[in-house]
Amino acid sequence: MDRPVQLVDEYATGDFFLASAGHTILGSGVAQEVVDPDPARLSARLRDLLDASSAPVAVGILPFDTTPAGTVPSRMVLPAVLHRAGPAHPQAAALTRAALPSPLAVRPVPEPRRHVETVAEGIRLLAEHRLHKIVLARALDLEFAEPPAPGAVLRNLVKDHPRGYTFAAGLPGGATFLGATPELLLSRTGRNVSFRPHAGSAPRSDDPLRDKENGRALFASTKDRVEHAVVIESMVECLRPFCRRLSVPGEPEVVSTPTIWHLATRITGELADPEVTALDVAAALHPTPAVCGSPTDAARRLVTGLEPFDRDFYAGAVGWVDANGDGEWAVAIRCAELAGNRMRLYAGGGIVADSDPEAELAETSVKFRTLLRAMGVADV
Ligand SMILES: C=C(O[C@H]1C=CC=C(C(=O)O)[C@@H]1O)C(=O)O
Repeated sequence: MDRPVQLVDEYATGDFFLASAGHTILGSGVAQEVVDPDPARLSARLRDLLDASSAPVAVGILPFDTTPAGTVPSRMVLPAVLHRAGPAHPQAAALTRAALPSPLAVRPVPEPRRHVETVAEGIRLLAEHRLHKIVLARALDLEFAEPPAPGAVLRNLVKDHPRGYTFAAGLPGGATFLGATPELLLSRTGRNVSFRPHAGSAPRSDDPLRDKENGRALFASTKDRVEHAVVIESMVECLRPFCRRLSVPGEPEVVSTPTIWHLATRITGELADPEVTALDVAAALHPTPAVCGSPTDAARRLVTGLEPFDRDFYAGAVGWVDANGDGEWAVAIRCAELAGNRMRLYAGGGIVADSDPEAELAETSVKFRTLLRAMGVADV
């Protein structure tokens, strides 16, 4: 086993990296690549490939939109060289912080006022189309004089996020998709599956009393509890056919990252069919209403129509599956695409009937902090 923090040092642009509370994975080079717009078919193809080869693990990413209308396909690779280690934390706290260039320009997409109007329009359309929830996102485009090194951004993300899922994935054309998400889509070990959807948010505060109060108020917020319940109900409905046992706590817990509080629920289950792989379940669950809305297809159509950009891999999923079908998949949020001297950051929020458009704008600003802090940039 490699020393987990050493894998942060060994990461090179184009590699796949995922650090979680249980594992650190670094996949370098491409022995084989499987690209498919349909993640269920991708999963079947990978199963055959892993059966036929000596490669232990396939790693990769699913985009937000996995329908035929999607802009980018799901992409998995069997790495030429694979390193696996235990959790990167707590040693990651001792990593030295990497210096990164300051952006020359920061441009919100759309303008913040326009995002507020879009959210208001989303609330109106929810009622008109009888939807429970949609998730609307905005972006921040950063431009630099010289290209920031993906490895340096990754290092700072790993250092700052001891409990989350920190990732980087090379994209065709040389760009890097990277981030630090708190949200587990699913993990599978044998028949045991575990999920930890997040929905409902409040900012952290430097003032300890106010910080605690923000977490308490989040737990008591009817709007956030509704937003969360929509996710749990939809996921449970999707998971029932897969599981011979499913355990769902009656109420969420309040969890935190360094910048934000969330409502989260730990769902556990036992697969009815041991042949069903982690990627099979990820393909069935994705996109959950935590990143898309409910009902899924109608929400996806609204989101795609309202947002002024393609999400590509934002709000997709990032993870791995091995030859036994085990794996770990995280929801690809608190993330950015870095291409040369340009970087696009993404942040979204769940919209329900009671949402306040101004508060939704503020929530996305808080969510940008994960990447902004890694870049050494103050709030914008
Ligand atoms: C869609 C995002 O967050 C999701 C995950 C947790 C809380 C969320 C919320 O409270 O709206 C979102 O559902 C994002 O960070 O871009």
